[in-house]
Amino acid sequence: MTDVSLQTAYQDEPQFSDYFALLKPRVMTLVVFTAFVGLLAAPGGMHPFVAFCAILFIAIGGGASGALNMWWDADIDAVMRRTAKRPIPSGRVSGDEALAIGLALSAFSVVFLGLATNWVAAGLLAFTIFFYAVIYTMWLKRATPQNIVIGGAAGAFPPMIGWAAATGGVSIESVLMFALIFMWTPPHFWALALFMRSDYDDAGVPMLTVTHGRPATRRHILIYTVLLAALALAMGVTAVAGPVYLASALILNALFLKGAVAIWRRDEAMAEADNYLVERKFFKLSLLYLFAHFGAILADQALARFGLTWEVFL
Ligand code: HEM
Ligand SMILES: CC(C)=CCC/C(C)=C/CC/C(C)=C/COP(=O)(O)OP(=O)(O)O
Repeated sequence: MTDVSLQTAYQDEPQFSDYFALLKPRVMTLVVFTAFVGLLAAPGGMHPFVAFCAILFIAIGGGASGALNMWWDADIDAVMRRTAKRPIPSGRVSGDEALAIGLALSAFSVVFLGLATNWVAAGLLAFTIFFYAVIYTMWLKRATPQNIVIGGAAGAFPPMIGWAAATGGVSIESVLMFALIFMWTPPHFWALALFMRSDYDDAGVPMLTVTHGRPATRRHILIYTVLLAALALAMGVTAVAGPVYLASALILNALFLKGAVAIWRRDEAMAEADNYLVERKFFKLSLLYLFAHFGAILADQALARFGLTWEVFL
């Protein structure tokens, strides 16, 4: 064996980090955080250890759904620049291994969440995994440009799972948190689809940029951002929110709307001239946007424990 082939053989050996990457850990940070907020915002106390276990099992379930997504999507991941180095297309982990890991962790996370908390939460987790892996990944993603609008529901369930883990049920507050993520997902993703340029064309995935073109995608980002801002601000006067939420929502939605208008006003020539700077910034802002809205809900819950609800300030 030459030095080069030795090096290649070494590089092809799967590392722990390859198996970890199957769980889409970076995306799951926000999923886990929103589940955590759902759990903490729910009424009634929960033993901190049980709460910790619930979040851990939700994180494992989310990761499992990521592994199932990577197993099914290995063919298109291999074609797209952004995803070509993932563990399966790069040959470091086999599809069969990813499938086995995804199925085993799915079953483990659902059963243990049920045992640690209740079966409503476990049922919601199972449904979310099913929705992401089967409804979104296996069906919608390759079938319709509405893939992420409908499929976005999968990513919106985690706060409802957290809430159900704490209460055993569903409520208007947890449905509002679901709605916030649901409306946020299209602008979050379409901004990325704009600056990923030809990736989805190459892979033949019917994203809005491919089927309806970039100007239509820019318009859609603006429309969804307006709807999202209306919802986010309306939530400011409900039981889930308080003064911190209201103040942050005003600032964040103004910034997000400004970004969406800027995207809508641009054409491809302008975007290419600055390498999609505005679209990239908007995508980054989308992550801060969701993180900060849920962080604000958490802050208001903490204040409410001291009797400081937003009515006190009026
Ligand atoms: C169908 C719905 C969604 C689609 C199609 C989508 C798509 C994407 C894509 C393609 C990326 C780039 C990821 C990468 O290359 O690793 C990304 C990044 C990200 N997404 Fe989403 N997303 C969706 C929903 C969500 C949801 C619901 C959350 C969390 C609540 C989320 C959180 C994130 C985060 C935190 C990142 C940044 C990861 C990093 O730092 O690299 N996404 N999203
Ligand atoms: C608790 C639980 C089960 C949570 C699941 C959360 C969930 C559905 C998150 C979706 C986030 C996501 C990365 C979508 C990516 O779309 P894609 O898969 O098309 O992106 P890709 O091109 O990067 O693979």
